[in-house]
Amino acid sequence: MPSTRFAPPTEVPGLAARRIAADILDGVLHKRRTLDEQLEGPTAHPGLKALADRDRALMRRLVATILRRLGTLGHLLSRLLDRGIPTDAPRAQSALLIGAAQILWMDVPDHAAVDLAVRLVQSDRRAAKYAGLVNAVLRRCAREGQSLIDEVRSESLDTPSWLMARWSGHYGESAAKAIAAALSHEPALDLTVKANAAHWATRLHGETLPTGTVRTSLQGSVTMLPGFSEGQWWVQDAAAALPARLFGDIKGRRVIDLCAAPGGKTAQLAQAGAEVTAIDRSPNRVARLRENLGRLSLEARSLVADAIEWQDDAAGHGFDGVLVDAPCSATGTIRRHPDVAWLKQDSDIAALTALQQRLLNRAITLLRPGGTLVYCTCSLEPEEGEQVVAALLASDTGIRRVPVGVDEVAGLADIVTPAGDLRTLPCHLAHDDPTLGGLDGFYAARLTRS
Ligand SMILES: C[S@@+](CC[C@H](N)C(=O)[O-])C[C@H]1O[C@@H](n2cnc3c(N)ncnc32)[C@H](O)[C@@H]1O
Repeated sequence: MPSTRFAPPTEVPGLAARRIAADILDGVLHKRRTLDEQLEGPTAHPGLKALADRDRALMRRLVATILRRLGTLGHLLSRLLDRGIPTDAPRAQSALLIGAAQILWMDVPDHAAVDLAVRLVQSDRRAAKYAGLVNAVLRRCAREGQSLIDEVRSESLDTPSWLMARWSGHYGESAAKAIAAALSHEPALDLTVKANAAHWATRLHGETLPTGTVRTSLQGSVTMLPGFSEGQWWVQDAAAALPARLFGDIKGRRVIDLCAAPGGKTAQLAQAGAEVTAIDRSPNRVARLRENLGRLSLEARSLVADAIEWQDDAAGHGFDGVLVDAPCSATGTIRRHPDVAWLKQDSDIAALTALQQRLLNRAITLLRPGGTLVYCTCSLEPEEGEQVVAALLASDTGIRRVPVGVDEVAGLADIVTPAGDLRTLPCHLAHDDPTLGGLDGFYAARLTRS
């Protein structure tokens, strides 16, 4: 009989979620892998399948909280560790971050947060020697952590300085601080509903925003929420829902969505009754678009293609509407994707601008005279938005801006620029409860061709 002494111990509840959180955190911080690629699709962490929905939601929240408060956590740990964070054992670093984030901001008892962090380092060959240190530092964090972080200005610590400098330059110092403050909260869940927003707001314990989006603070897996499997709504930030509305009444019109996947805006166009062609160059993402449209019982012709090179008979006559939701630095989505703040760098922006210009130039060639073109990005950087459109308007006299009226965006005057473009900031749509306020940062311009 084998000795039971050598049987693997049953894992302590909650440890798997912390271990996966540590792996994913290491993926972002040391391997430059995005949260999305580690959480979804074929490259997702293999351990996720075995996690219960509740543990998966906790793990996702834990990683997001750490990335949101990374600067503050770094400052705090440097105050609590005489010799700094151990550099020879990445798992010791992630265990400290995971323990401290739970103690400070999550609904986890301090003793459980400390115990699980200690177990995390004990199970790693290189980090095991730091078990005593992790235990002592986290116990001290439970006693003194809050007062140590009260001494610092968290929002500037938690936003990389190159982004703070950009936002101060573009929007002014106080707006930059308000943006950074808005990024420190887990945002609410925003849904675009096919119909009957008031009904879904009630069923999902949320509210209907002036723009029609249903906003709820319900947490956990969206697939379990009422209306998901019936295809009555899709997840879409309230700001992301605005650009497709700028086409106005498009029932029966031919519209092409050039950067379509995973299909949030394609779904809006199809739901509005347009005859939609949806193109994206990523096969995996087009597969998701098809899955999403299928669940929603909406129809669009979808294609995997590079929009710049795509040729088709349908293109010859020109489309009534062209949407370019261009790939971008995504700095407007840091509320929902806090890894973006640490993965992107200043030099990425210039590289993306060239692609955005090419996509916009291509889009113009697909537009029939008098048709409507909407160009948008989820970036806060004017180089990817206002400046791309300004360059086009300066170089092509046949293109004209059709200014967005405040009445088209539910009277939200703050989000329309003097030139008549849409510009949302994470600090817009403020709410008494900060977790129910805010918008992703989006830019959109509406153009036409004579
Ligand atoms: C911001 S995302 C689009 C989000 C989408 N419109 C939605 O609302 O769900 C940008 C998309 O552009 C795609 N893309 C990038 N370059 C492209 C190109 N040259 N042709 C077609 N698609 C492209 C990417 O694969 C990515 O899916």
